[in-house]
Amino acid sequence: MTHMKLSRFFRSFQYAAQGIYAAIQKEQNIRFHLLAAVVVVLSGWLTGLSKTEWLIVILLIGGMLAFELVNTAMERVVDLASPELHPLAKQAKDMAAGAVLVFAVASAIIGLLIFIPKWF
Ligand SMILES: Nc1ncnc2c1ncn2[C@@H]1O[C@H](COP(=O)(O)OP(=O)(O)OP(=O)(O)O)[C@@H](O)[C@H]1O
Repeated sequence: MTHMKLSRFFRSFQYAAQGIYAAIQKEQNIRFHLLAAVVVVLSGWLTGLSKTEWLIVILLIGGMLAFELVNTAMERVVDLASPELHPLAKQAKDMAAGAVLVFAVASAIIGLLIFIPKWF
């Protein structure tokens, strides 16, 4: 990789980090998901998970945080494109929120399926 390409790669990385930082600062939902992630990782550590179970848990935590970031980005774009109330703006925001909810429910079910047999 040439010097130019490498610095562009690191700049993109920096922009992504800025996006994550802004989301954490401004969105309570993201902070809640981060807290939930810490609780799940600590529980997994105390409970003792297999390698495969950790892979699933990490995938679900990463997917959840990524989904929440995409949802936040969608909200920003909708607010920018449609500051006034519009039925399509509502649909876009509500569908993105629905996507987060679907993944959260699936993650919670999978999490319970992994943890509950180990606790009882
Ligand atoms: N521009 C818009 N046009 C129509 N409906 C909207 C618009 N913006 C938000 N809504 C709807 O209003 C409800 C609340 O939206 P949301 O949770 O995004 O809060 P908000 O009004 O944008 O405030 P905040 O920025 O504090 O989250 C949702 O059903 C959402 O779809």
